Amino acid sequence: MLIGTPKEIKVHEYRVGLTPAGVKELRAHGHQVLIQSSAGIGIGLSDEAYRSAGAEIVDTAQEVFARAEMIIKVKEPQPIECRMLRPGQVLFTYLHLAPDPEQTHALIDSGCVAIAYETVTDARGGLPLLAPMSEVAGRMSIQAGAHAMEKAQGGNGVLLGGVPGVAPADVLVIGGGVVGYNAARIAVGMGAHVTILDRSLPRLNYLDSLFDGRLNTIYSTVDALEHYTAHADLVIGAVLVPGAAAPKLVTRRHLRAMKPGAVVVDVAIDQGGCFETSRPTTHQNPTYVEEGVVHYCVANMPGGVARTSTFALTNATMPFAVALADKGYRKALLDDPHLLAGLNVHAGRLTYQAVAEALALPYQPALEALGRA
Ligand SMILES: NC(=O)C1=CN([C@@H]2O[C@H](COP(=O)(O)OP(=O)(O)OC[C@H]3O[C@@H](n4cnc5c(N)ncnc54)[C@H](O)[C@@H]3O)[C@@H](O)[C@H]2O)C=CC1
Ligand SMILES: CC(=O)C(=O)O
Ligand SMILES: [Mg+2]
Repeated sequence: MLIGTPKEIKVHEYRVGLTPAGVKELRAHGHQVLIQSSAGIGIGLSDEAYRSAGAEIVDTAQEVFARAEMIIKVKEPQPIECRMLRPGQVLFTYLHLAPDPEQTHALIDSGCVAIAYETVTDARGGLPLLAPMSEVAGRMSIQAGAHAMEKAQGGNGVLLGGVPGVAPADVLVIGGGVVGYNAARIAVGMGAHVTILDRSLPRLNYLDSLFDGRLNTIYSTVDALEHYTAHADLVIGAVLVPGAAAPKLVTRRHLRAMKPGAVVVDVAIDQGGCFETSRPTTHQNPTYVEEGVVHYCVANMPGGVARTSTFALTNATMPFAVALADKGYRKALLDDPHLLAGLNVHAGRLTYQAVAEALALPYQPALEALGRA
């Protein structure tokens, strides 16, 4: 198969969909790879490194999209990229369609086969292609939040870990999955007083056993949300219902009851965000203030540590990329129900139910779309 990776074009996005090692792997399986010139330059992966691994370097994204049978990327295709997709072409990348009707319509109209990293599943009920970036974003959320708590950033001037004789910050993490666990781990490590809310008791049980008393685990109710947001210096939004729009758990009314200068980091912003007052921001302009509360809502947080993130992401995507290339998308999807769960759009039809529900669009089950229902 001819596989192509363009340079990412989202603001301050330096991750890249394939590393030179990934190129070498695909070449070893007999495939050809096109890489757009300077795709990896921002993280020290030179064109020469890709060339040595066996890639053909091409000058423009247009050429990558025009020639490749499968596009491997990181972020959701931007409008100019959507216009370059064609019927039958495979797109393997993050999509986050539920909060993004414009992209959804563009992918449907393109006729492409769009497989979303974030909805591919594994045998343990996890999301193996979201998890590495959730690990990164969870860890980053605390450093971003601690920075935003500084006075010069509009924050309340509280030091996360406190000092002897002065109390540490109160950190609230809403959603105790991969992002939530990693946020809690860093916040606890920095000496903050950390509470985590989740609606899954088995998950709270697991977190409690991991942290051995250094983490306050609370079952998520409206009452708990009200109480803990009002007392927090930093709130991390980390809930997920796979593929679906994030529930707006923290309302404007909750925000008005928060401390002035408190900070919210809405990691769930890529699924629309779990604070009523969230809107996506960029690494260039990451925060804004609403109701006296600093909001950090960067939708591609791992792009800020693009070198670490690229290796973490491509470690996870590579086996699936190889399966898609070796077998062709149809057989790869039919052979593996976990990869099939990633199919969001096929030949003009939306094939992921939670996305269809969020956008009130018609839906065709993935197997039916592939002619196997
Ligand atoms: N902004 C960014 O750059 C990035 C954003 N993300 C996003 O972070 C979010 C979280 O991802 P993961 O931690 O991997 O998901 P996950 O599935 O591991 O964890 C989500 C947790 O939320 C809990 N939850 C769901 N609904 C809830 C509710 N109503 N109340 C309380 N808890 C609830 C679930 O029980 C689960 O434990 C996702 O939207 C993901 O796309 C992930 C990576 C980067
Ligand atoms: C998960 C995601 O949206 C990101 O890594 O940018
Ligand atoms: Mg997005």
